[in-house]
Amino acid sequence: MESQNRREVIEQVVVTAEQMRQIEGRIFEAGMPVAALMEKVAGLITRSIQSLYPWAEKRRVGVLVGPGHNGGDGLVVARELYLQGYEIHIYRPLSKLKELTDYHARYALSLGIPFYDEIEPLYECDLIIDGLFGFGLTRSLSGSIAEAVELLNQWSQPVVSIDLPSGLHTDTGEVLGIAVRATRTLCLGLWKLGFLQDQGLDYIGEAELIDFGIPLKDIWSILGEPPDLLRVTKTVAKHFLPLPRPKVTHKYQQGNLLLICGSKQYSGAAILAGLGARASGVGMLSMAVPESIKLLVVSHLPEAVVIGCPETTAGAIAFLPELVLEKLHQPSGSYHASNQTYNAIACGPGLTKDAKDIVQGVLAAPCPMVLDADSLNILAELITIPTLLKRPGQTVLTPHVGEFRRLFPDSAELLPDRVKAVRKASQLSRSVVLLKGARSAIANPMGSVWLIPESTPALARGGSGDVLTGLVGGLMAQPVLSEHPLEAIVATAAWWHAQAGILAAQERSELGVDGVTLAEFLMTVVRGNRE
Ligand SMILES: NC(=O)C1=CN([C@@H]2O[C@H](COP(=O)(O)OP(=O)(O)OC[C@H]3O[C@@H](n4cnc5c(N)ncnc54)[C@H](O)[C@@H]3O)[C@@H](O)[C@H]2O)[C@@H](O)CC1
Ligand SMILES: [K+]
Repeated sequence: MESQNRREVIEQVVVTAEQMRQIEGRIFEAGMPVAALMEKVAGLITRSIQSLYPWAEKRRVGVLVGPGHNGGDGLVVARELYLQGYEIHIYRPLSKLKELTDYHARYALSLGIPFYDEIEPLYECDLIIDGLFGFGLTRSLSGSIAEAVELLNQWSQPVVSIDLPSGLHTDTGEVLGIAVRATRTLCLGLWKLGFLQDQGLDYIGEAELIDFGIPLKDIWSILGEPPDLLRVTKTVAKHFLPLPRPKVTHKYQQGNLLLICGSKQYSGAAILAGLGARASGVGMLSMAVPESIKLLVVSHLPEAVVIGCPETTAGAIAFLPELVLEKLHQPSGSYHASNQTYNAIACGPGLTKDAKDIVQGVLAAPCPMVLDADSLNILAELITIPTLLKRPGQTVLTPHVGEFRRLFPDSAELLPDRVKAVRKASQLSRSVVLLKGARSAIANPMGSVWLIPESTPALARGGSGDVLTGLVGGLMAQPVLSEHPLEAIVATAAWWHAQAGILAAQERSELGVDGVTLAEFLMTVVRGNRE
């Protein structure tokens, strides 16, 4: 990590409020004056705000000032804008301020900037800057401050929050009573964990990191190296993509994936999972589907070896043919030039709950396996944790929150803190768990959590998950899995999938990202990453 450029490294770091406090403590202890750091940071915030709102003439700006250093930042920004000719109005609800904040308040008053203890006078402002609370918020907003925030949230001008929208819990993104609904949030120094939790996203708005030069050694000394939280950026994901391929290779050396999927009722799920697997570039794609949908699947995926299986009267797979079972129970792991074994299995999309025996049988196979959709519901019925602890190979689960609750009722008690919940589920089940959501989180049993920092609501749509299952399975089957940890491969698939959704939504709107389109855009993502 040290050799990479600083900005890339900083973008991968995620901290809790307590960790940020400790990092800040080291910097101050080493001699950096607190006031100097506040000046530096607030200068960067001022510049960022001016480039975000490049008005021709100077306008009216309202600044919300809390009692701590978040308020101090707000006051320095207010002073700088005032000195540049902006009309400034300050809402300061609490008169007892931290010492440094108090100095800045006195100076701002001496300049003639008006202070109010009610928010109403800021109504006419063209922009609001929120410096009420940052990572020092310890309890819910209440009383007149809560009322002021409620009023502010009804106004229509843009709101820029400093560090965090005031009222949001730094680590969980939970709204403590009420929170400022920001248009943008300028996160200071390092990404706070709350930015990567679903529940705070509506309040954060557009998020931007202001790097103010925290030395890497201070970060590593508090977080450890590697840290147990990682923000999956493009640089991280690119590192784990199976590109470039070796010049001399063979289809079976690029992995053989078995996809067990589909039913007469849900044939589309099988096709979408197949399209996701296709995009992974896996050397060989084998698909076990009910006999009655075999031709349909072949017509969409002519390159796949589609194995028609005997089916139940309802059209689910009844059992897997002998030739599949034989290969399934061969030890996996080596990539040789034959088709004697599968390198990974992806099981679930469109199976229906009738496929219980199939899932139970497949769980005994030694190769790495991703379970999704119906196989997760079946797994929950089999009692998740003891069943998974018996598995002879590595397992990946890709639940959304509803499936997660059924699979891991104990861990789900930690929700809506998704990071804590997924970490516990992974540790208990000794499986890699990908908890899907607006900010998907991937945990490994050692306690590391990888977070996908961007996505799009366009992916909240039937079929998206099937594409992901195929993509995860397709990457797991390839030799990258012998070079990198499983969670890295899964996180890369999740990042890739989210990026495809973002690109597709940019081109076709958030309404235009159906599963087939999404699978097509997977290639656009890696094409852009070629270099
Ligand atoms: N970490 C860093 O290196 C830097 C931090 N800075 C700023 O400092 C902030 C953190 O400052 P602080 O630790 O002073 O914390 P905050 O400014 O977030 O607020 C803490 C203050 O609010 C009070 N408080 C907490 N919850 C309250 C509630 N519900 N109602 C009323 N009062 C409440 C606390 O008693 C304390 O006085 C950051 O968010 C950032 O804006 C920057 O100034 C410079 C660099
Ligand atoms: K704030």
